[in-house]
Amino acid sequence: MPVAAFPEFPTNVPTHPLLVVDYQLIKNGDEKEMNVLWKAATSLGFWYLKNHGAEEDVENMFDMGAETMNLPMEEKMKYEQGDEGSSFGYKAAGANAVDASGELDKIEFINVAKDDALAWPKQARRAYPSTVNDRMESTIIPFVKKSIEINDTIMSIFNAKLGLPEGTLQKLHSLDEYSGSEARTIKAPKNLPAERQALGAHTDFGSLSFLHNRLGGLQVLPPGIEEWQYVKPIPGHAICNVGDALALLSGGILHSNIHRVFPPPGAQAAFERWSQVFFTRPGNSVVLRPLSEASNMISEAVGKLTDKQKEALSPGVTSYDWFSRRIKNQRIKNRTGPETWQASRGTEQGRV
Ligand SMILES: O=C(O)CCC(=O)C(=O)O
Ligand SMILES: [Fe+2]
Repeated sequence: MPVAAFPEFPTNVPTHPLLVVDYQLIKNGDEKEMNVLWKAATSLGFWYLKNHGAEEDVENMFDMGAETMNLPMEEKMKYEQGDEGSSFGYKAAGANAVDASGELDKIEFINVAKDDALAWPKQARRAYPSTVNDRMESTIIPFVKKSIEINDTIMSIFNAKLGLPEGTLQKLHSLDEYSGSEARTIKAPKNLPAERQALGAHTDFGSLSFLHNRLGGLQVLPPGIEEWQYVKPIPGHAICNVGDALALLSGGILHSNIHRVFPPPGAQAAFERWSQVFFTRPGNSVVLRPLSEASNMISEAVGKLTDKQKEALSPGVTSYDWFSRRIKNQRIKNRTGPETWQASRGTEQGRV
């Protein structure tokens, strides 16, 4: 895709600075850099990641996304994710609620399961449009593999910092088990009403998200702050964040923060907004609760919590059930009232 000359991110909107982590340094075990990562993951739960080497793969994914979104709607709808809580496939704009009132979302996306990318040319979870199949080898598999490698590196650092026996988190995210891990390519149309959410406030469902933005629009509500703030896209810097599964497994030490997407601010609003994500999620059978028996740090952290907080961190359901419940109850077709939005919530702790 030719890189359009986008207008600058405006200077007159509130932004939240993120810590910057150098992937090459953490990969090589640089103590200081691993401490920066740990600080980010245990405070806001978001950080920039530079030197990750996935830029070209991301550009190719945007091309795949454009080819897919340009298909006739009738063709895309053959691959729609459905209302049963499965995430893989196509999601049309307006299929999800963005809040308790049932206002509709404005984005369309295509989700490709890591299980399908890794099983290719066999089908593991579902079928996809021809534009996905045609780019599986050249584009999707390389992006998925690189993202897995990056998230695995980050996960092994968390494993050590949490004092877990070696390989504990990696085993819970084994490639051998089917999971909700997926690549997502998102398109928001240009010139959306500035005051309307494109994607509703949420915490991510899984463990780690590896996100790439060209235009602004992503906002976070940092702990202890009551004002939503933009995360400014920086060229070559991915935006990474912790999701609910790692927050639960770590007894709340790792933080899964609420975020949402608005149309790009200022002059950027006149452009389509594309984002590319890879979500790493635990194996379907993994039960979500703090790994207290495996780590003193986690058991001590849990020991300091109130009973209510403890209960919230131990839903005791599998990753599969957690994930399907959240997706299913966002779907507008399943909405009966504000309670459906409530039923879609994760670790947001009542902030939205
Ligand atoms: O488009 C973005 O910047 C964020 C997307 C996101 O939060 C999500 O898909 O979970
Ligand atoms: Fe998200």
